[in-house]
Amino acid sequence: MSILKLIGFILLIIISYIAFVVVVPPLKFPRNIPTIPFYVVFLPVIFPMDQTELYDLYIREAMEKYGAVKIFFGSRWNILVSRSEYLAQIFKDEDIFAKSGNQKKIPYSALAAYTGDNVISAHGKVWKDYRNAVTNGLQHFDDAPFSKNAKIFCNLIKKRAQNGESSIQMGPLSQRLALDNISQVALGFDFATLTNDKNALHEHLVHIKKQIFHPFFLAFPFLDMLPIPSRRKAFRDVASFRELLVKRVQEQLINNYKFEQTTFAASDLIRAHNNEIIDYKQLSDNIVIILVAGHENPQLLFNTSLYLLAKYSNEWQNSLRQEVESVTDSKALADLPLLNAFLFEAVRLYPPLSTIINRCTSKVCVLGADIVIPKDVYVGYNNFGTSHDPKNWGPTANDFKPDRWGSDIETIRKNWRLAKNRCTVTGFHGGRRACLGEKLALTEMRITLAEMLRQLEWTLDPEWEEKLTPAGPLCPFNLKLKFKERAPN
Ligand code: HEM
Repeated sequence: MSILKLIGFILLIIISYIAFVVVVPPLKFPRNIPTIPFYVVFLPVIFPMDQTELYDLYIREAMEKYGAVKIFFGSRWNILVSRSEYLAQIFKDEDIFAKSGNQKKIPYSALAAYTGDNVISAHGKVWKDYRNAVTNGLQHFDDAPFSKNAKIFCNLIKKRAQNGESSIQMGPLSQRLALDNISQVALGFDFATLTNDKNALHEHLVHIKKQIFHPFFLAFPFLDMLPIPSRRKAFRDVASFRELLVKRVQEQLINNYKFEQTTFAASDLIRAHNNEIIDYKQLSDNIVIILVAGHENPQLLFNTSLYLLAKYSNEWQNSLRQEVESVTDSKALADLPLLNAFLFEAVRLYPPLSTIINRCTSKVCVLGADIVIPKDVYVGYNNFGTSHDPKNWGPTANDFKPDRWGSDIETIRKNWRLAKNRCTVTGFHGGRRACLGEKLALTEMRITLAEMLRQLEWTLDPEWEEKLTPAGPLCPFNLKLKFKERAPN
């Protein structure tokens, strides 16, 4: 056999192997749930469709009938679940469906280098140590920075409108707000991006996010193992950003003479490090994840809320404005029925983290009555599917209807708790691994939206194409709004 024929033969075997691995799920996967065609996940890269359209066209029918499907994502086959009973089982059987985040799933990737081993993705004793360190600071916090930043944010919008900017792209601006909020409330320092738009740390963050969330490398993370110069640079940039951030947090907190009395989540992490409960890498990983989860998720919900208030401005923007007009105290805002029902409905309709695949089976197990899942299979949840399933939410599951939560605050709160306990809304996850930042994020939303409603009116820019993000976190895609200043009362 000539050398060319030999190379051709080897190439053929490699290509057939890859095709076999990508095109069909492993034979050991359960046969009694449907398979979503492998190409579905690549469609948004080729066609201008958003992830809710993709869900409706290719996933919804199978998902609603079976409650779980096999899906190709992140270079591997996974099982994706949306039925509430199955989710409740997964949340409960923590040791069987063990958390296994990017640091285990794709340890060689730039994404894993960015977020490391942290309180969201860790499992077992390490997770408990992280959770013990951050819980107090994320549950009990001073919300004054939210009010201060909301005012600065409204002024920025007014200034832009006065300078003739008739339509404002919300993504970059809301990112700055969310970064300042979480850094001041949980990390004990001021990112200061609202007051300084040429901020070095912020520019660094924007730059590394572009590299980490590059759609091609997200779809094929194994490429990060190759000596591609741009990817090597991405790793270097991630390392220097992490170092800068942790130094900034440490300096700020340690230079603060009251450090021992501060109760920021970051101070507790530093104390855990000083007491040798966590090492320096674990300290850095968790400071980074507080910054990442703490700004990205609220930013998504905030953009979704602005979008819904613009879309339903006559009904919802006006009635929420009336409700918050004379209420500034954050505790009183937490008791307003319309504002809270609106936020719960926004989380239900567009859960910011629409799909999460970060659990791996630690042994052979049975999901529900008869879905046998082998060991070492990645299992994820489709939060969007759960909250759009008519079995959970009736024929209006797809509609924006905040009044479904009730009309008085006690009923609204009770229904929210029930929805989380029954896993019919999983936007903040559930069980022992429920989001630790829910209270913080909802407080941030209430304070910021109330301030905006008092100072501004807004509508969708008619030239903005109404679409949600094509993949990844869910929110309106490149949202553009038109603002009008309200006359002071
Ligand atoms: C609208 C805003 C938010 C949403 C929708 C949200 C959603 C979620 C979800 C779905 C999970 C589970 C993730 C998984 O299974 O991998 C989670 C976990 C978590 N979230 Fe949030 N989150 C939000 C805001 C925040 C904020 C502001 C923080 C503050 C840093 C935060 C901190 C955490 C932590 C620490 C966990 C891990 C809990 C554990 O596993 O023990 N989240 N969140």
